[in-house]
Amino acid sequence: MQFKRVFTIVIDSVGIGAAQDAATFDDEGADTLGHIGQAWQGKLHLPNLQRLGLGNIRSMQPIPGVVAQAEPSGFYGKMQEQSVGKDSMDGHWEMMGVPVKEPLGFFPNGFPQALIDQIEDFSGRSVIVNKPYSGTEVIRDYGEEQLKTGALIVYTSGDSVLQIAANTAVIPLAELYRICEYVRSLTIDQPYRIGRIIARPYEGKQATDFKRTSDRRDYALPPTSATDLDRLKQAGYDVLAVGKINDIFSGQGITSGVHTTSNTNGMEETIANTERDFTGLSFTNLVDFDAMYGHRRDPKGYGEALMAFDRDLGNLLGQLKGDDLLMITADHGNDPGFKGTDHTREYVPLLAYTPSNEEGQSLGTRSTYADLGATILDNFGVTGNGAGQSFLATLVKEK
Ligand SMILES: O=P(O)(O)O[C@H]1O[C@H](CO)[C@@H](O)[C@H]1O
Ligand SMILES: [Mn+2]
Ligand SMILES: [Mn+2]
Repeated sequence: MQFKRVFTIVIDSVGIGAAQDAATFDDEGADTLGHIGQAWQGKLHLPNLQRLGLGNIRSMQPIPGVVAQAEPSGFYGKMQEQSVGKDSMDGHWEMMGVPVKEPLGFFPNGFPQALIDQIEDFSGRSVIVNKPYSGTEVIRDYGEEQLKTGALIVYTSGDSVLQIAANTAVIPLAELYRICEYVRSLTIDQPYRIGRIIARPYEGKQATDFKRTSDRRDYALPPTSATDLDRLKQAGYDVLAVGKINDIFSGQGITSGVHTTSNTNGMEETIANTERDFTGLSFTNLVDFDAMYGHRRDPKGYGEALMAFDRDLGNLLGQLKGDDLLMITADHGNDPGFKGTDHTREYVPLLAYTPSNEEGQSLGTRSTYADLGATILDNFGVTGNGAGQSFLATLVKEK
């Protein structure tokens, strides 16, 4: 074992430029970090990410404001996605050795009436909307109707998701979760095979003040085969989940999990894990980048959130020990400067840092996110499924 503890942070949706296959997704020209840098006109200030080598990842089109370092203290590169989709589940499962090869159910014209009927029968409530919509706009447009009638707002997006928005004043949280669990049970297999059922609770008395709460829950499909998390857990290592990681893996392969209320809270929980004596993986997802700024196409807010993360990262870096390894990456893009409101098919950044080797170098372009999980397994001497290639040897200083 080289590292006793591996901290992996997924900065949800922070892509680093259109992937090779972006055209297949109609995402040519998408560039989450680049367009945020442009919107901030060179004032995107990310000193810690920059020190680790964020500005070294691509030389052709620098991210405005982020400077390449002559001697970065971290290892840097980018990863390409192999999964057929560009949702969170595709990205996270692939990182842990299970790229999604079978396309998930996608319902751009709304869900079939037979499914809607089952939801109505089970809940005793009617279903409204049933089409692709932005989650903040759908509650603004239909929230007052929901307050009056108690109907369920069911909507989707460019991803394989069925989302249910519910004002907790008329549909209590426990009931919303129960309905989502029921819908999850109905949609695992074909003809549905929906990636995630997402509970979207919100509060407020009128269209102008409806606000979503942090009680969102994602009910993902159970992983189709053992993931690297399962392998780590089986080998007796700790797998500590922070944020929606537990939901994305349906709790499988996780030894303890905590939900979070924000990016800041996610970083607090991650820093709290540095105080724990564990051997294995601490795995964090920071979803605000995606949910609050990417889908909302808000480059200003996205940049602010990145700078706040960078400050929290400074605190985390100060806590790391010589036998700790930190890896930062993303699960897909969500370019706030791009058309539409959906995820974008992009490369994701890969940064790795250990206080025991501050002479960072390039990790190149990894051909699959699975290289990340393969590296973690390699570190702990656990055999994987061959989906990825470990880059552990590059991180370890020759003695
Ligand atoms: O518009 P909101 O409700 O934030 O939903 C977004 O969040 C989902 C999950 O990331 C995406 O598929 C997209 O629909
Ligand atoms: Mn995501
Ligand atoms: Mn999203």
